[in-house]
Amino acid sequence: MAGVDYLADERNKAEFDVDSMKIVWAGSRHTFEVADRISKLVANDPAFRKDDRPMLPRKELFKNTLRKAAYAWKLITELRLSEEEASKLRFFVDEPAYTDLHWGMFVPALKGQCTDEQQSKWLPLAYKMQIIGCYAQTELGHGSNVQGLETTATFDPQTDEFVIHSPTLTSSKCYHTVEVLCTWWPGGLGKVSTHAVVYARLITDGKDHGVHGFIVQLRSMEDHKPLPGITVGDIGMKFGNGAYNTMDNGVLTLDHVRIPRDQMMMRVSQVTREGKYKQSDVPRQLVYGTMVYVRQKIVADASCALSKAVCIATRYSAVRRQFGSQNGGPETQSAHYRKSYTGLIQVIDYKTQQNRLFPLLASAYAFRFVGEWLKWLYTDVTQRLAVNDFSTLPEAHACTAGLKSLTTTATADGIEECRKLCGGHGYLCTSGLPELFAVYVPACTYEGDNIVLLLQVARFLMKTVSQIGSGKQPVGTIAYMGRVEHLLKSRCSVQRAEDWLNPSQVLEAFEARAARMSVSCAQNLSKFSNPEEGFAELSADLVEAAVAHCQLIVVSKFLDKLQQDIPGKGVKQLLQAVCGIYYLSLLHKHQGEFLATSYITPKQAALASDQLRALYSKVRPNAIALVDSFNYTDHFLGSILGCYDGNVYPKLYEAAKKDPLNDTVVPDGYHEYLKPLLKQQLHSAKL
Ligand SMILES: CC/C=C\C/C=C\C/C=C\C/C=C\C/C=C\C/C=C/C(=O)SCCNC(=O)CCNC(=O)[C@H](O)C(C)(C)COP(=O)(O)OP(=O)(O)OC[C@H]1O[C@@H](n2cnc3c(N)ncnc32)[C@H](O)[C@@H]1OP(=O)(O)O
Ligand SMILES: Cc1cc2nc3c(=O)[nH]c(=O)nc-3n(C[C@H](O)[C@H](O)[C@H](O)COP(=O)(O)OP(=O)(O)OC[C@H]3O[C@@H](n4cnc5c(N)ncnc54)[C@H](O)[C@@H]3O)c2cc1C
Repeated sequence: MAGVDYLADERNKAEFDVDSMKIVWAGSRHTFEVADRISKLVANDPAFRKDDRPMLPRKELFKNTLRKAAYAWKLITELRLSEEEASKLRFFVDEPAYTDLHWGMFVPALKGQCTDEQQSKWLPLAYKMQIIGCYAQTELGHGSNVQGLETTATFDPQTDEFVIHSPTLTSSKCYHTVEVLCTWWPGGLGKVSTHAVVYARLITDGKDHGVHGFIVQLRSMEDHKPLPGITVGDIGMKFGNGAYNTMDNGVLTLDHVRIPRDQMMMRVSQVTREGKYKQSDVPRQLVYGTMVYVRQKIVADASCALSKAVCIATRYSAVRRQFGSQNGGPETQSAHYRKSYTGLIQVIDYKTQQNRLFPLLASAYAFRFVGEWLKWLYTDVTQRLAVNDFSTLPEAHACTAGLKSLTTTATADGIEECRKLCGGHGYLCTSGLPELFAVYVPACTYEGDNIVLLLQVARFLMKTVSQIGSGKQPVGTIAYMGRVEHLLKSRCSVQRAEDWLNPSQVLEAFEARAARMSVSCAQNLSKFSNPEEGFAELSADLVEAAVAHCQLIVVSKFLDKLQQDIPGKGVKQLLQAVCGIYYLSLLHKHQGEFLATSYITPKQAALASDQLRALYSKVRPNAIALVDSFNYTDHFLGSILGCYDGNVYPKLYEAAKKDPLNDTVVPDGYHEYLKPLLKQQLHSAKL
């Protein structure tokens, strides 16, 4: 039945122009065209096959990743791809690799933390991949607490060098009697990187200046062996088959390793030839700049991972049929379910399925738009920093930290929900969902544990509340705090379900909830004589206030997007419905907070649920077209359940036949382990 599109009927139902939506999703016609061309290039090249990944032993898996990365680089250079095209190519190859850390963290760290002179030395080497780098910050004992890092970089004025040392201590202070203080986790470190940006405490003349970044060569450029004083290796298998095990997360100890003074990254602060420590006129927090950059990238990436899972679950929900009647006989479910030609109900028509799936579909779009906005915010703060305007740095930190936390938590949970939405078949590796989850879930931890990051947002919120009335007007994402008096008093004016489609009404509801939760936390905090003690005691409430603030940002950026000119038949109308699903499903999920802060009444909450159901019905005929708008190839999706033509069952059957376990009819091990067992039972049962 090759060539039949089993989802054609669904595609014909679409009430909007899919090609226009594809451009909205991509961000621009240019971005769409690049992504479309590069994704097809990757999909059509058998060298990028990835369906065997869950079955490969680690060593083979890793070697395969090295092969793909080298081949990708060959294509990039031979085809003279631009930076944008090259980064799209790596994205569509869709396999975590050392290159993610080289391009995603090492190069940005060089750009952000090095002086112009240092950049002119290191960047050309990194751009040509003549050196490969990673970002080595986390230690075995310290991840979240960056200030607590224990690796030291001690300046030796005799030789004009830093001595980098990660001590192995015998300590009686801590729970363990022996504490090994080494770097632990960096991707690309274990087996590949020739260089690392290592974070260490800077010591000059016996004085500790806190954590700074240093460029350290790890391996010989001749034979790839670790340089003297360096012990390095992989930290071992991680969660899931295939998944993130293509990455060589590493362990590193540095035993009095010497590097030249000019390998301290000196944009933020410098050490002179005489060993004098000098701080530039920029905030110390810029040492953390690479994390701000990557968190912003991770937010954009969340929409990719979630949209992938949602595309799989939506297509499969339209293909999968359960209950109803096959031959026009008695029905097992009520008559209002739409029936297909077979008389069976598509599971996507169950309201419970829609109630689980459509908010995730809406979140994928919401994260796409907030990711676009965050990229703008990051570019803006970078331009300001270049002219010594540091005023928006705290907001940029709070937004990147908070949105990274919000979007990765929702995406990881959403992928798992999509797996369940696909029933039993979702549990098969060929659904693509187990591996997607296993690859994605560490995003809740890396680049800052999601709770730790929300606590940073909470600090920012509490600082803002404490400044209300001081004359300092809150701006940007926190501007609503400037209207806090109104927001504390106001009441929701919704009277009919459709009133929940009014953007200013919705915005005020989310602002009032966020403002009231923050103010309530601040009031409770003020009861403590020691603010830090109060912060620790109230941290669970503070995290909830931070989530409310971050959700407000996502909702407001989606609403802002809808204010723009969006061309294409029906595109804007559909996006309005999708946006409505996003905020009303949040309102429903967090109803308790909206009610407890007394902004809305139970009746208004019920009207919100009515409107939400109405929007599900509006989106239902457009669901397949909405996921087609992501423009994902079958290669990128890596899922039989999500394949474009919906021809799921024969493909599942064929894939099962190809499983190595089915290479022989009688399994290996039969003669050793099954036959004797069966024989013995045969004797005892006298059969
Ligand atoms: C498969 C990959 C898939 C997707 C990725 C897609 C795209 C990404 C592209 C490339 C990346 C490639 C792959 C990514 C995969 C994995 C890589 C993982 C890498 C890592 O994990 S690197 C290690 C990251 N570590 C952390 O994030 C540690 C978390 N901890 C911290 O950030 C800080 O220590 C903390 C907790 C924020 C602050 O601690 P503390 O309370 O002790 O405060 P400080 O004294 O340190 O700070 C005080 C002051 O500074 C402000 N501040 C803190 N951080 C920042 C910052 N980053 N920027 C600006 N300002 C900051 C803080 O608010 C305080 O301000 P105040 O004094 O209150 O005004
Ligand atoms: C796949 C992967 C890739 C990584 N890649 C890199 C890399 O390339 N380079 C690198 O340097 N690092 C890397 N990391 C390390 C990563 O950045 C850290 O694991 C992360 O920052 C979390 O720190 P932690 O492991 O110390 O967690 P911990 O801080 O030990 O967290 C443990 C628990 O304690 C809680 N907790 C901690 N502090 C607080 C607090 N103050 N208040 C309340 N609760 C708290 C957390 O919420 C969590 O539940 C990677 C990690 C993973 C999983």
